Amino acid sequence: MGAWPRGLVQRPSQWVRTLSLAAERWGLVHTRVWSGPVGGWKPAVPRSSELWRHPEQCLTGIVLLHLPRSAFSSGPAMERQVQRLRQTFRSGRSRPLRFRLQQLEALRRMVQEREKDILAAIAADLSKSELNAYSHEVITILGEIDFMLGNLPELASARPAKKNLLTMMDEAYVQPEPLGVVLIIGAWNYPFVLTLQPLVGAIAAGNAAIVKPSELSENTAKILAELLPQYLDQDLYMIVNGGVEETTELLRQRFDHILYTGNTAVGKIVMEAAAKHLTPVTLELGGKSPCYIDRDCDLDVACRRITWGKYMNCGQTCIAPDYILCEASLQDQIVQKIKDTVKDFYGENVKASPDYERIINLRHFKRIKSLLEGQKIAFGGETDEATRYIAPTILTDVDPNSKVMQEEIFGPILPIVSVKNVEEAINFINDREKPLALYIFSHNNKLIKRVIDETSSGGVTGNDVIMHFTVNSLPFGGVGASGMGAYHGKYSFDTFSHQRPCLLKGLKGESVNKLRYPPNSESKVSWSKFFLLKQFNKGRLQLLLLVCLVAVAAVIVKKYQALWRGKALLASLIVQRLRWSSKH
Ligand SMILES: NC(=O)c1ccc[n+]([C@@H]2O[C@H](COP(=O)([O-])OP(=O)(O)OC[C@H]3O[C@@H](n4cnc5c(N)ncnc54)[C@H](O)[C@@H]3O)[C@@H](O)[C@H]2O)c1
Ligand SMILES: CC(C)=CCC/C(C)=C/CC/C(C)=C/C=O
Repeated sequence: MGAWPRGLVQRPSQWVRTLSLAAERWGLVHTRVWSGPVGGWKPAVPRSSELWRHPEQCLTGIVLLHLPRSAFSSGPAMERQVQRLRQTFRSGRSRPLRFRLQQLEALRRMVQEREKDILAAIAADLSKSELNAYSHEVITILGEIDFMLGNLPELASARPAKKNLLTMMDEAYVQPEPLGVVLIIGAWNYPFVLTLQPLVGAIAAGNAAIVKPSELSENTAKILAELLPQYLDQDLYMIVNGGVEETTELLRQRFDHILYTGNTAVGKIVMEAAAKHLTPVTLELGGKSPCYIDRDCDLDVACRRITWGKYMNCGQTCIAPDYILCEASLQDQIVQKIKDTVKDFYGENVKASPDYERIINLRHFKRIKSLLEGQKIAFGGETDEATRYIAPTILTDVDPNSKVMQEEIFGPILPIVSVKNVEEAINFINDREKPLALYIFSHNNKLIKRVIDETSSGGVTGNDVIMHFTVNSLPFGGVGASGMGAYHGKYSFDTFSHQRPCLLKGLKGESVNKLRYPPNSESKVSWSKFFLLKQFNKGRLQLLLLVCLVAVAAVIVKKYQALWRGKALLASLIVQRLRWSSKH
């Protein structure tokens, strides 16, 4: 049983099992169950198993292990956990396609069977209705799992590669292979989707994974810690819950890839820690995503879509439109139309709407509230610290140098900054860090394409907001300060895979290989240029032609030789026959 400390209870009664589960829920202990004959214990029995539910019926016995949390977060304990996952990965268990599909199906079963608990946890974390929890998060995960189940055989198969003249007789292909043990650090604002969507990719690509949900969305973190071990292979996929201390300890370990979602400051800490092991990273960060509204536009539609994307999840969406850029003459109309839409969406009393969420914690509440200081509030602005409510708010005539324009808002405040025209909007965007998303509203498609061509951002949606996130054939990720790497669908699979180039040669053909063996010579270099760069000089071309002619001649000769041989045989038979006839 290795180095595990024990709090041994053989065949625990119902109340011991209930108490230990409660203690684990409260974060006091971690519980592990071992079963099997003495001397041959098997670790990790899923909670859903008969053994856990009815240990009295189990002939082999059962042991409960209660470990203090620190037993999991201390350096050596964390190292042991990573080691345990690595060992299973090395055994090859996660590689077969059938195993990956089975784990993805188990994950889907978990989401379907435990939907109520999952929705309740998300709803509690973000003061969100369960309906919104379903459409913002659960639906995306189910869609991603379905995509992987449908496409995994193709994604995981080897792709033939183009060959050159020197390798035309060989086999060349790209074989995606899993990276190993990966670390996924999720964010709190969409705590289910931003934690599990990367996990779907990691499993699909055949990796082992440690998942660290955000401690700020503690209910979702707890339900994930309870459910994942019941459905997934515990020796390959593991949840670590905790805060800065646990994340710091995790980051000291060696991983084969880290995918982190969250703020830029922590993103830098993650990258620095990863660099020590040369671990590649995908950083899903944030930034101020601009939204340009052109004069030639249906403002009713634009404002309805912007209102939806800005105020959903109380503005705590990494790809929410952060601010609006438009000509000064549009400002008042935009304010009025967004005001009207807020009323349509959330009613007269936004506070009472089941569709309007709250700010995650007091620190973020105070930070967002402070952004209102000194601003012209054209709409909203009400706040309530006790419930961490901040009303849908619009700021007008905003100075580009003000605080609200210096940091990502990540809350329900929408500043409008006026620009003279599209050139000025483009310059405004290019003068700042590359954003995670960019939105352009216009009837004029050429203008939309021009803004895309002359700026850079993680992703773009024209004439809408957020929606590029929902298309899993598009890579989702940032660029520059908004992050690096991407995921979703095929891109998740690729992110968690190594594209391994394979060239399989035979042991014949040494005459051609002589070209690359020492001693080198002008002639060999010239032949190499011919084979690899297809550089033909006149003499070589003539020679090639000659070789081709000789080859063609050889084929013809071979063919006719057979014919001639046949004819000769016939002739000799006739001669023999004639001789025989003349004799008799
Ligand atoms: N690109 C995306 O998909 C995406 C998604 C969600 C959020 N975001 C971005 O995340 C930001 C807000 O969310 P947030 O949760 O990062 O902010 P936050 O500051 O509220 O969260 C802090 C998190 O960082 C961790 N942390 C703090 N100090 C740490 C340290 N020294 N070492 C390790 N971990 C440490 C904490 O444990 C906690 O989980 C926004 O910029 C948003 O755009 C991006
Ligand atoms: C289109 C619907 C119904 C939902 C979109 C879900 C959504 C807003 C996801 C955002 C996830 C994300 C990248 C958050 C970043 O913070």
